Amino acid sequence: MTAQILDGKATAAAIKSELAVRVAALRERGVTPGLGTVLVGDDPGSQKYVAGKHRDCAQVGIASLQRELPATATQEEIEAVVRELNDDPACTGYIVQLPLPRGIDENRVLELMDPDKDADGLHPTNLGRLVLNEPAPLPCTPYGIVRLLRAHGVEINGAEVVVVGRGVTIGRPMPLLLTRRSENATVTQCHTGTRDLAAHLRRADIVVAAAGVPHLIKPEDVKPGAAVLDVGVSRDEHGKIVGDVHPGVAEVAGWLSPNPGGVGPMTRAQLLANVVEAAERNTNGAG
Ligand SMILES: Nc1nc2c(c(=O)[nH]1)N[C@@H](CN(C=O)c1ccc(C(=O)N[C@@H](CCC(=O)O)C(=O)O)cc1)CN2
Repeated sequence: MTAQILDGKATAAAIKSELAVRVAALRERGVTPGLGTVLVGDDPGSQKYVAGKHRDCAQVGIASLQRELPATATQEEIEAVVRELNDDPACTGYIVQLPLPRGIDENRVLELMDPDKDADGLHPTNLGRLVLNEPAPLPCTPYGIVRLLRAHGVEINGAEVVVVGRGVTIGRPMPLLLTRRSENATVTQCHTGTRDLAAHLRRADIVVAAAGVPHLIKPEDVKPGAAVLDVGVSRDEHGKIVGDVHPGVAEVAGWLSPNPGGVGPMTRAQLLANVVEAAERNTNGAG
């Protein structure tokens, strides 16, 4: 078997086309959505992701507000930028690019954000809203994965899903999304404390691999026909992405997300969707 591709690039392009129409409608009503980004330090991966987010903004007509601080920035300096974006009416939504440099209290920074401008859906208030099933911006990578599966007709309802990883951007929120009534999956969360990862993987209809361990998911551990999403981003000595999924999985899986070209573009498209939805919500609320 050769797996079919879960094409994140094409799916994200379709989402962005639809968003461009909605942004044009907002602009006609005098509202220009603006995405802010806070980038601290000079990690080349983070720089690339943030640059991609602003390229996407330009494509759909969203304004960009870029804030950059050096790796030596203090907690107070970062928090000052967060306060500034909270107060800036041109910024309708923003993100703090993670991870922040060592020594910075990431949670304190996230908690300082205005939850109504949180375009990542990672503010504690918005994660709480997700738990309570209240309207909230949805975490970009997890919801991007749901949309990628839906776009390719992969059945989520009733599926056995294994999520590998428990980080704040993907692992933690992913099961919250997949177990909503609208998705209705049964989810097992695996992590470094899991005794027999292979046993869990072998019965999964859908695997979300977000451990950051190169080639962790081996072909012999994947159920034939399963959908496998490779979210891991490790880099080899040339800076090339090495995912969590062994290339041999393509011979066993029914569906496979390429990496790059799978989940990454969907993360970015969902970020724009969150910004547009927030601007629409505010505009409608203002009458
Ligand atoms: N505040 C946040 N920080 C981080 C998040 C997040 O959702 N919010 N997730 C990741 C990184 N990330 C988003 O910022 C991200 C990762 C990958 C891509 C992407 O488009 N990847 C391309 C490949 C790019 C390359 O060649 O390196 C792809 O997969 O095709 C976008 C965003 C951690 N931080």
